Amino acid sequence: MSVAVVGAGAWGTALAAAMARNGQRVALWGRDAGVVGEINTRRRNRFYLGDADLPEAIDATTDAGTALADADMVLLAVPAQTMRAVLTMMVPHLHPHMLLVSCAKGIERGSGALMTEVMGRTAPANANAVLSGPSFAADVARGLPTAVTLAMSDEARALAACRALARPGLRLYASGDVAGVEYGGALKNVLAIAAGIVAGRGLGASAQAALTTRGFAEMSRLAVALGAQSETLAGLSGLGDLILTCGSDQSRNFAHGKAIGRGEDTSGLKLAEGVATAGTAARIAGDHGIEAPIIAAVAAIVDGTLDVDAAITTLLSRPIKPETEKG
Ligand SMILES: NC(=O)C1=CN([C@@H]2O[C@H](COP(=O)(O)OP(=O)(O)OC[C@H]3O[C@@H](n4cnc5c(N)ncnc54)[C@H](O)[C@@H]3O)[C@@H](O)[C@H]2O)C=CC1
Ligand SMILES: O=C(CO)COP(=O)(O)O
Repeated sequence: MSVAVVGAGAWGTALAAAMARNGQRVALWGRDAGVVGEINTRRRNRFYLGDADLPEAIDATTDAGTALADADMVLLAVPAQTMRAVLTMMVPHLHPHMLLVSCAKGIERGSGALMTEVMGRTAPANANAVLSGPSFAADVARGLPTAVTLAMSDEARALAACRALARPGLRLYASGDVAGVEYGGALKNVLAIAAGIVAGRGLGASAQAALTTRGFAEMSRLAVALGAQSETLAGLSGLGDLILTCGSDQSRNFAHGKAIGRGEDTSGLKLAEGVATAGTAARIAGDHGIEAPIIAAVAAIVDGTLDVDAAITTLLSRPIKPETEKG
């Protein structure tokens, strides 16, 4: 199985490194000639991954045709809001046998589409999958171990894809619950912003644990209403990634929330996918009559229509109700 990676940012480069560490050649497409040149010559991607050493077997290129020429699997690791545009650019170079794997975590603004839906509409001749789970790019790039989930509606095919992509430090579990894996990955980013706000405001470790737990209830409730299985949300792409990102400064979404909580300017910060997903997730929850107060609060805060203290007061003064209530 020949693997190509699209997106030479933190995650795409880390995935290419994981795939190429055994000496297997991996093509990596990036739009920035400087980044591509640095990967090929210095075996580094300093802007995104600092001093992590990258394997010799990565062949980075800015040419989509070259990157995809021999690919059986294409891992798409670009921001969710650019997935449609990037894939549209790739379509002339795709062949029907290629499996497209979204490695992005987000919901498309406006359309509310999941990445697999964007892929299905943009490249309908190709089968697609989603890969998601607790996996900081910096860890994966260094070969530190983790486990993630790969979902396809055809679970037997997902299992075959997992076997093809698994590496000693990267364990993959197969799932047939595409929506569950996608919503887990996308919604945890919004909740990590909320957890970061709690940390930045200095509300304490107890508040952070309470927020994360209620966030998990909220993410599960919404995803299940949208067709996901609750077991999936309790898995790597839901709870697993929520635990990782709601408690670590390494998370850009958490760091973004922390800056908001401290009243700092967020404009120069790295990509935080939850910013773009929050509003759409809140709207989808509203459309389905699902209570999602934390997601709604994050959406309003990042939109600038609610200040942090008012959000905290509102969340803490919600009516008392049974913990396991569904609504
Ligand atoms: N960084 C991480 O630890 C992980 C990230 N992800 C997900 O992977 C996705 C990508 O994230 P990162 O690689 O971390 O982001 P990043 O900001 O490090 O890199 C994004 C890459 O996409 C490229 N890009 C941005 N806009 C583009 C456009 N319009 N056309 C073509 N290329 C474009 C950038 O040049 C850059 O190479 C996100 O959805 C993120 O949630 C998933 C797991 C881990
Ligand atoms: O998704 C991630 C780890 O699994 C990365 O999280 P951040 O995008 O918040 O850095």
